[in-house]
Order: sequence, then C-alpha cells, then structure tokens
Amino acid sequence: MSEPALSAARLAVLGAGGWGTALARTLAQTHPNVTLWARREVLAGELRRSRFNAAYLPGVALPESVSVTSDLSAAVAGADFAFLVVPSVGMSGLLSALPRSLGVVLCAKGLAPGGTRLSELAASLGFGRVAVLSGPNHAEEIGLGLPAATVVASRDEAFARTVQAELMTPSLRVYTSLDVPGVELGGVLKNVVAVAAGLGDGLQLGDNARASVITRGLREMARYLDGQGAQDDTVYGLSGLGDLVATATSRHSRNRAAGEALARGEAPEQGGKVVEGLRTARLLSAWAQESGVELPIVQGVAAVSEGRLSPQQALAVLMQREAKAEG
Ligand SMILES: NC(=O)c1ccc[n+]([C@@H]2O[C@H](COP(=O)([O-])OP(=O)(O)OC[C@H]3O[C@@H](n4cnc5c(N)ncnc54)[C@H](O)[C@@H]3O)[C@@H](O)[C@H]2O)c1
Ligand SMILES: O=P(O)(O)OC[C@H](O)CO
Repeated sequence: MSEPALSAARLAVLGAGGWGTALARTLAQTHPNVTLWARREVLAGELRRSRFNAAYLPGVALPESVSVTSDLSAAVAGADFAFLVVPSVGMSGLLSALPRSLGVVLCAKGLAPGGTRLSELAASLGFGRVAVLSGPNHAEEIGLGLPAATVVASRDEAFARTVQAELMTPSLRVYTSLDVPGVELGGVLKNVVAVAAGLGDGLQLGDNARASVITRGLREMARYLDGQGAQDDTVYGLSGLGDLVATATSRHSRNRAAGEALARGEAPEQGGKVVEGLRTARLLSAWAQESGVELPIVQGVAAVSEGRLSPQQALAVLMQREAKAEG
C-alpha cells in the first residue's frame, strides 16, 4: 500500500488522555502539523520527553512531529479545526476557553451537566462549526493502527466532509452523517449498556445473559434516541450497534471493566481514567423517572452505581419485570 499524501491542514487535539493520544498519533500519519494539548504541564513535559503516555495509553509511541503543549492558546493558534477529547464534564470549561471561530469536533461520549448533549452545549456557546465523532474506536487499538471505522456527524455537511478527509487513513475509515443526535447519543448510551454487560460478566452470568443485555440495551438506546430527534436507522450503525458491541465485549473497555469491578464490590473508577457510563446512567435514570419512558437497564446500572441496589438485586428486578411482548 502506498504512503498516504500529507495534508497542509493544521490540527489541534485538545486532551491528552487515551483517546486524544491515539487520535494525535493517527492524524500525524498524514499531517506534519498536529498539536496535542495536555491540561497539566507535567503530562505535556512527560510526553515531549518520552513520547509515551504511560498513564493513559501505554505502548503507543507519539511521533516526533506532534507538538505537545499545556498552553491552550498556543495549541489552537492557526489551527484549521480542533478535536476536543476531554471527558464530558470538562467540555464546558474547555469550550468556554476557545475562540468561537474555531471548528470543533467533539469526541467525548457523555453528556454535559443536566443531560444536555455536548453539540447543543457547543452551539449554545456560539460555535458555528460543530461536529461529533463516534464509533467503535478503542484507543488501545486505533493507537496501534489496527483497522476501524468511525462516523463524523455535523449539521454543516461541508465541515463533516472536511473532518472526514483529514481524519481518513488507510487504517481508519471515516463516514459522514447529518444525524448529530443519533450519532452523538449512540456513543453516550452504549457506555451504560457496557457497564451492565460488565456487571453480568462480573457475576459470571454467561454468554446468553451478555447477548440479552446487549440486545435489550440496544432497544433502550433506540427508545431514547427516538425521542431526541435521531433518525431511526442511526442506532443500528457504527455509532450505535457497532460501538455497543465493541464496548460491551472488549477487554479494553473501561465501562465494561467498571461493571465487573462493581460486581466484585470494588470501586468502579480506577487509575484516574474516565468511565462516562456511570454518570450517564444517573443522568438518564433521572430523566426516565421524570418522563415515564422505561429504561430498565439504564435504571439498574444507576441504582447499582449509587448503592441503592446490589448487582444481584438489580438482576432480580430486571428478570422479574412484568411479562410483555418483545418490542
Ligand atoms: N479511550 C477510548 O478508547 C475512547 C474512544 C472514543 C471516545 N472516548 C471518549 O473520549 C473522552 C476522553 O476519554 P479518554 O479515554 O481519552 O480519557 P482518559 O481517562 O484516558 O483521559 C482523560 C484526559 O482528560 C484530562 N482531563 C480530565 N478532566 C479534564 C478537564 N476538566 N479538562 C481538561 N482535561 C481534563 C485528564 O487529565 C486526561 O489527560 C471520553 O468521553 C471517552 O468516552 C474514549
Ligand atoms: O473504554 P470505554 O468503555 O470508555 O470505550 C471506549 C470507546 O468508546 C470504544 O469505542
């Protein structure tokens, strides 16, 4: 296979956790001008010195061409657009500090405080060029250049195509979509179902149970997306079913591992790595309670993570729900 052509675009990756590091490495294959921003200078310095992110993505070397800084203004100066890769709780603070003329690609798979979608948050803050990136994309595999596919969604079709063109490599196939809520929320909800799958794995419930959680979880995802303006078929694409399968079955998934830890009675968040599904479960469980829309798996994960039910009690609640038709 021939080497991909280099692009003159200047790109910023804001957030130097696992996913930001993997994206910076991916972009560096086709871009000599990539800047990676780390919030903490101690991490930026370590990345510049060693070219490895030992805490968040061990084993993936950051190319020498990637500039690393903890100066946010310097990171985005002259950038054509930026990938925002901090946890969803940090997105409001990061967006607020950026020039509104900057095109932003939101890469977090979570919700803003109160349950607002991150793309809505960005638009409300005055950003005009807004896209979301979502799909079955474990940083541990993308960082090694293993093949994968993903979706960039934006109401601004030209911006989505620009991001697609800049992010595609021979090992990362990028699709575009105009369905922002569908693509964004698929990535948000699959994390919760992955925690549930991890709970089942931790309780050693077997393969049938995992498949049942994935399938009924997908149904809950579709039910929620339906009320949020998403297109019907998006949940069955890469950002929905694709990412759900990748996350609920992977040894790399932090969300699935958090469920396993909860089943063992251990703390679900370890090593300072973000587990978006726990917070999302609590936000959506409250929404389900208020709206009367049934999201039993989401509500079960929230109850376990808040300590209201043990994993075994949550399982009993799910299994003993009223008999009904599939749908
Ligand atoms: N890891 C993956 O494979 C992967 C893939 C796709 C999407 N995502 C999503 O990307 C987002 C980031 O995940 P990650 O895996 O890179 O996280 P991570 O836990 O590996 O790292 C998070 C990084 O963000 C920094 N950070 C934490 N709070 C911050 C704040 N308020 N402002 C700025 N920086 C802050 C941390 O110091 C750390 O460098 C999450 O929403 C996650 O769901 C992750
Ligand atoms: O490790 P997780 O569970 O945060 O999942 C990572 C990615 O979202 C997989 O696509």
